[in-house]
Amino acid sequence: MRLLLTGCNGQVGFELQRSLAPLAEVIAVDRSDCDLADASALRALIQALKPDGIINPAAYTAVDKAESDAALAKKINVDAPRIMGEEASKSGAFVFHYSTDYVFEGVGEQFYKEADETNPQNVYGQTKMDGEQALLTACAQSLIIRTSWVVGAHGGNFAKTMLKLASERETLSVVADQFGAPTSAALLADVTAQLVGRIKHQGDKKFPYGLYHVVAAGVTNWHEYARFVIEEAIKAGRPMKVSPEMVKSITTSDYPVPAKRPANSRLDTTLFQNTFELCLPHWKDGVSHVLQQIL
Ligand SMILES: NC(=O)C1=CN([C@@H]2O[C@H](COP(=O)(O)OP(=O)(O)OC[C@H]3O[C@@H](n4cnc5c(N)ncnc54)[C@H](OP(=O)(O)O)[C@@H]3O)[C@@H](O)[C@H]2O)C=CC1
Ligand SMILES: Cc1cn([C@H]2C[C@H](O)[C@@H](COP(=O)(O)OP(=O)(O)O[C@H]3O[C@@H](C)C(=O)[C@@H](O)[C@H]3O)O2)c(=O)[nH]c1=O
Repeated sequence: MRLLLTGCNGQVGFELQRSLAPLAEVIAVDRSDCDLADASALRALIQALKPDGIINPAAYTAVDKAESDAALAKKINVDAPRIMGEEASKSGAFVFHYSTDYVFEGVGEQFYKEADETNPQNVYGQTKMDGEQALLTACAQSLIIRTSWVVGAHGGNFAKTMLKLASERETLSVVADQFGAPTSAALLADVTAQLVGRIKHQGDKKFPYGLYHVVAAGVTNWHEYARFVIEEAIKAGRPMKVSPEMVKSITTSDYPVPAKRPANSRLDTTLFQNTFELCLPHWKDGVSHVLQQIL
């Protein structure tokens, strides 16, 4: 099996290089190999490589920057997955793609199911929602993993930002009214490899393609998450100026940023767990593992 892997230096892409290696010949590309904003270069790459599958963790993920850079975010988050789907359909290949909790409005306290109405509140979320639709329309053999709050040892994320700020500053304030589940890049990569393995060994004719929520178990908020990260760092002997108790709990309105974030990012993973008979670990397990690697 030959796979084209995009975004190989991102959080999820980096872990996918590890998890997919035993299964397939993986042609891993980053921005220097193919700029996903260049539609014809992307088509040419897929046509030249003729992969059996395309795994696309590459995305425009700078949530605030996207507010003033919508055209580029659209090219990468909407047009690129559509092109991948179109090219894959022509050759009978499959596409794995990743999306976000930010497709939802995020009101209430319910766990969102896959079929629930989307209503993104920012440009990034809008482009990711449009990208889901574009890919599902273009390619019947596509699988989309909707996830949240990704954390990995390789690449940038909230946990790393907290480690940096808590070691440099005297005070730290973090919002406590946005709820979700930190999900490790390694978990997403391992889940992806499990599913690709099933396609490889059982064939893809009966494979249940579609859109699934995949997040770690449990729910937290950014404030509690920040405190957990700092607590683990102190346990590992890392000097921190801000202790967990010192992290101030604030509300969304106390932390003005260009892009509005959803208050409720709880995703229901029942469909994924029942369809694939796989269990998802608690978010603290994944975050602890990432922190062990970083620290
Ligand atoms: N991060 C998160 O918290 C969440 C992420 N997701 C989704 O999961 C997926 C993986 O996210 P994650 O690994 O965290 O993302 P990262 O931001 O860590 O990585 C994204 C990758 O995409 C690449 N990329 C961006 N623009 C281009 C371009 N024009 N051409 C080629 N490559 C490009 C980046 O390359 P470069 O390094 O050169 O910029 C980077 O390697 C994405 O689809 C994202 O939307 C979903 C929920 C939460
Ligand atoms: C750095 C910082 C952030 N915050 C708040 C801002 C925001 O509401 C929340 C998270 O901040 P960030 O900007 O790091 O996270 P953000 O980039 O919004 O993270 C999102 O990324 C995209 C790609 C996704 O798909 C989402 O699932 C989600 O992970 O924490 C504070 O309250 N204090 C701080 O010091």
